[in-house]
Formats: sequence, C-alpha cells, structure tokens
Amino acid sequence: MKIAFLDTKTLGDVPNLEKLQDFGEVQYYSTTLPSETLSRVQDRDIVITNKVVLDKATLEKCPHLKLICVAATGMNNIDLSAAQDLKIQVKNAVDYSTSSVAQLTFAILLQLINNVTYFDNYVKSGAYSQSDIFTHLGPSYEELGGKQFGVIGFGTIGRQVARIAAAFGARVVYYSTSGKNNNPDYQRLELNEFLATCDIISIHAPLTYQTRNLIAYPELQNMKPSALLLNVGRGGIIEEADLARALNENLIAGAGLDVFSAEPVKPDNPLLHLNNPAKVVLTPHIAWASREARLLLMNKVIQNIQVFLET
Ligand SMILES: NC(=O)C1=CN([C@@H]2O[C@H](COP(=O)(O)OP(=O)(O)OC[C@H]3O[C@@H](n4cnc5c(N)ncnc54)[C@H](O)[C@@H]3O)[C@@H](O)[C@H]2O)C=CC1
Ligand SMILES: O=C(O)C(=O)CO
Repeated sequence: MKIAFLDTKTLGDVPNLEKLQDFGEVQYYSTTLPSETLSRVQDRDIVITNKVVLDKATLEKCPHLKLICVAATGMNNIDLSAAQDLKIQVKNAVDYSTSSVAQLTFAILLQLINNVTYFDNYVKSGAYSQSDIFTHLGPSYEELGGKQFGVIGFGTIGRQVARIAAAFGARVVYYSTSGKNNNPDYQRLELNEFLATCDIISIHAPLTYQTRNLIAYPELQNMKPSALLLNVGRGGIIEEADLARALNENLIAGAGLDVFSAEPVKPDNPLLHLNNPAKVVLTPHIAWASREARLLLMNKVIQNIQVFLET
C-alpha cells in the first residue's frame, strides 16, 4: 500500500506515527499547501489528512485512492459525496477527543462567566494587597446552576457537555434537526424557542450544508441580551460578521469560540476587532488537543486502516 499523511505537524509529537509503516510505504508531510495536494495524493492508495482539503477535482484525479482517513472527527474538509461516487471510503476518528472538547468548552464558558484572568491579575498586580477588605467585589458573576443550557449538535460531544452542564445544576435542552425527541433525558426545543429561552448556547454540530451559517443576525436577534454563545464545533456554523455586529450592538452578552470560518483566523476577522474585546474568549482550535486525545487519535487512525485492510 502506498500511503501519504498530508499534515503530520497538526498532531504534534505523537509517538505512534511510525506504526503506519506496518501497512506499507508511507510519505509523511509536515504540512501540505493546496497547490501541493494533488501531486502528493495522485498515486496513493490511502491518504491521511487532518485538515488538508480533498475536493472533487482532486479526488477525480486519484485513480488508486481507496481510503481517506481523516485524523479528526469533523470531515468537512472532504467532499464526501464525490468520494462516495468514486467509491473511495472515508473514515473519521470517532470519540477520540470527547473529554478534551467538553473540558475546553467549560474552560471558555467559565472564563466568560467568572473572569478568572481579571481576578488573577488583580492579585498578581498587587492591587489585592492594598485592599482594606478580604475580598474584591469586581465584575459580578452569576451561577451556571439554574440557567438554561442549550446544545446544538446533540451527539457524542454534545451529550458529554450536557452531562457536565447538568452537574453544574443547569437545565439542559437541545436543538436537533432530526425532528424527533431522541433523548428522553433532556428536552428538545424548536429553534425559535431554543434561541429565545437559552441562557447559554453551545454548538457541537458538524459543518454541513444544513448547519452552515445556522446562527446569523436573525437568530442572534432572537437570543436573550444576557445570553452567551459558544462554538466548539466548526466556525462556518456561525456567520462571524453577524456575531461581531450582535456583540457590538449588545444583542447578546458574550461569545466563546474555539473555531473560525478560516483557520488560522484572518487578522481582519471582525471578531478580533470588537468595540469591547472582553466580550469574547477566543482559542485557536485547541479543544481536541489534550495529550490523551492526540494519542487516542493516532490509535483510531491506525485501527481504521487495519479494519479497512481486513475487510
Ligand atoms: N474544536 C475541536 O477541537 C473539535 C471539534 N469537533 C467538532 O464537533 C463535531 C461533533 O463531534 P461529535 O459530537 O463527536 O460528532 P457526532 O456525529 O457524534 O455528533 C454530531 C451531532 O450533531 C447533530 N447534527 C447534525 N446536523 C445538525 C443540525 N443541522 N442541527 C443540529 N444538530 C445537528 C447530529 O445529529 C449529531 O447528533 C465534529 O463534527 C467537529 O466538527 C470535534 C472534535 C474536536
Ligand atoms: O477532530 C476534529 O474534528 C477537530 O476539529 C480537531 O482536528
């Protein structure tokens, strides 16, 4: 088997990369530019990619390609319908980063609510030492308990986030396009009611033609002025210019984003130029990347290739 791994740098220093050599001749590329993709995949039987885009035009020129292993859960960088037409199997890494993503979701949310960096700075700057009382009633904060916590994308990650939110005492609801209440533990709401009643909305859906720009200005107008919006799914699910406008107009209180429509985020992204930058907490698509998750991810990639070769 001829194998190419197009963007090994995205995984960092995982120790089990060389295990791929058990399956054949492997070309490892640290990164791959769009202009380099075709020449690197054209003669390959198996291609591994984390975020390199494999579009229809490229796939059509790869007569040997039998398997694309996505070294991630989200597969929006692959033209899945072209792959299906061309009988190329596509396998993603399921459930490798659920704990890691859920953990970062709450790290972002708690920073938005509790503003730990403000209080940390208050102590380290010496301001606390000058205080005449034992505490500092700076920016006030509310409790997650009793709040309505809404999840969009009620799958593996969304459900783990729901469990943690419930442990904080939040009332969890979810929005699903399936039209069925397929989780008796939590209430499913229609989108309008969901948007209008949630205090926190956390997005964990894949990017598809259905979810692209799911949250734009009209949806943001429908949310509570006190609401917080989190996106740890994919950037394209929120119309970013509309979110920036909504934050500047105080339509919602804040947002926490791990993902952007273009990554790395473009310097002119309006979310980097808000009137009040403190209204957002932004992280560089890092939710998946705990040490444990990155190890598990490579094991899942290896397992996917094994299963493919055995069937
Ligand atoms: N920020 C990060 O580092 C990471 C982000 N992700 C993103 O999270 C996504 C979800 O991951 P998992 O929970 O493991 O996948 P999953 O497939 O278990 O769950 C996705 C859920 O979204 C639902 N969904 C699909 N279309 C929808 C729509 N139009 N409206 C509402 N719900 C919809 C599905 O029914 C499913 O329940 C991935 O596709 C990926 O884009 C995943 C891992 C890491
Ligand atoms: O696994 C995913 O979908 C991620 O976003 C991390 O690459």
